[in-house]
Amino acid sequence: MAEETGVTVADAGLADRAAALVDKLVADGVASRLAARDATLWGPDAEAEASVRLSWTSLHQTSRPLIGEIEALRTELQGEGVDRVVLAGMGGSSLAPEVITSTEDGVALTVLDTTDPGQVADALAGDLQRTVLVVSSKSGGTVETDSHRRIFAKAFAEAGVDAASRIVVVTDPGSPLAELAEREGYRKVFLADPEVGGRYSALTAFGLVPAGLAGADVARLLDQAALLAADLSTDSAGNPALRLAAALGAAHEAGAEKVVLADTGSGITGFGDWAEQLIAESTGKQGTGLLPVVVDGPAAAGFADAGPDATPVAIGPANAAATISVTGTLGAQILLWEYATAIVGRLLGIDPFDQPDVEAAKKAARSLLDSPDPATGASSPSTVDGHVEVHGTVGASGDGTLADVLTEFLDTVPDNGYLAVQAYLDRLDDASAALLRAELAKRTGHQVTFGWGPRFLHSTGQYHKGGHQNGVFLQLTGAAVDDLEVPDRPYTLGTLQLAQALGDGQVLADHGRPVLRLHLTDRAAGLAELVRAVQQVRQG
Ligand SMILES: O=P(O)(O)OC[C@H]1O[C@](O)(CO)[C@@H](O)[C@@H]1O
Repeated sequence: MAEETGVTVADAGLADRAAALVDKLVADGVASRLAARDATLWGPDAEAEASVRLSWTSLHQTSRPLIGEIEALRTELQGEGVDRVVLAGMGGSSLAPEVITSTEDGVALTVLDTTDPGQVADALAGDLQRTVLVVSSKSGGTVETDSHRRIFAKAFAEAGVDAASRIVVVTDPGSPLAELAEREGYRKVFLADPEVGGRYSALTAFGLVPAGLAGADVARLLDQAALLAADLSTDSAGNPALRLAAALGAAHEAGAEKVVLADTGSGITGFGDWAEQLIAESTGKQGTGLLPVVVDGPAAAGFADAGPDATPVAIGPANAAATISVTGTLGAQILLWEYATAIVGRLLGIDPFDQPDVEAAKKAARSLLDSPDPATGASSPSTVDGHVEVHGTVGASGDGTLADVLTEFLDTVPDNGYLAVQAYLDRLDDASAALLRAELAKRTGHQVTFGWGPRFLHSTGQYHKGGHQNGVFLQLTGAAVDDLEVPDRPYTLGTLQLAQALGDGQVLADHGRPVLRLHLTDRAAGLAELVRAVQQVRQG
């Protein structure tokens, strides 16, 4: 793993413009003020929120006491033969533990950040006698996480396992989940620091508890962050957070509003997925922001051939195709990107700690679920080609073969706009859907992001509604073969999943964005047909 933390800007013009911005940030004392939790850095409108969102700058110190508590619980559970950890959590409550555990050899964590019935059923099919479920939710009210808790509690009971002894909760003090855990007598409740927002919570109990219970070395993670903390809080031109923020801000000023992230050998697995939420939810609002586009590597479409609307950024050693590269250990990269993103917020003139447009999609899904027949939100298909139903809303007539429909739809992507593929599918069993990203980027020449629904709703979802309004949205939904009841709720997981897709599609359409939904009546066959149709798309 690249140990040395550094930010390199390869483009001389960008480096010059960034250096001027760094000088200004140094003169304004931004780094030291941020470390000292100065809530005035983002202007009067953001001050109230910022005043209760800045504790993350000192987590490398304040989270230390957690280490012993996590270790004690892990030892206790192992003594009882419980060594399989399943995490229910969305966005900031799951992305950090996923990258932390994936990066460490031999550490397994099953992450549930989906409403796909098949994916949840697969997690349930593991050995429940050896399973502990960590339920993580800052607000304590996230519908996906609550559904997982209900489903697992029932399954534990049916397997003859005392559910309360196998549920560990991470939440904020006073949340409805904290109260419920107390009423139900759950195994342990870790109360997180409420003055840290979800996407800045990697080094709080939200990142450390699930990762540590699964066996990751979370003390080392804090050490890695601690090694860099002093540099990040220093008002100096060498501060890597100031350099990264300034480079991203200068690139944005020049029209590069997308940040294409590729791993170039950082030794970290899946950092882009974590950074994606941090960048998109923090900056994508008020019609501005940075859109993170996570790609498979520096050879992927959209990276080396990025146009003037995008900056290719290497996570790891410098690469000929990268304009910016960022090196460092996982703990260092986490703290560095948190500082840099908060500072980009200042450069863009927005509040990096709120997510004003996320609620709209949740509300639309809720109102569909409350209707007598949630599926009524689904239109009838305008056409059916093989195992793919076409549901066009805005921007495409939805007529002809699948390839015709796609050709017409992809033509709606504006110059310097982007396409977002949003797959409300099983990210393990339907993993091949992710291949569509590169194929579509190659054929259209546009930046293409790929997100699993509903997971992306807690990440890039904010940007799509609040950021630069030049996105075009391709939703994929699929038949739920074996649906799962959500205990004591009037909906199944499959209904919830569809309501989330329809609700978000409606909100995007209300923003005037083109949305096309393709429903796979047979997932495997439909995906294969879709790939073939994409290959037949006529290039404009
Ligand atoms: O931890 P919670 O409250 O369940 O929220 C999960 C995620 O949902 C969001 O609030 C967005 O919907 C994120 O900011 C957050 O990380």
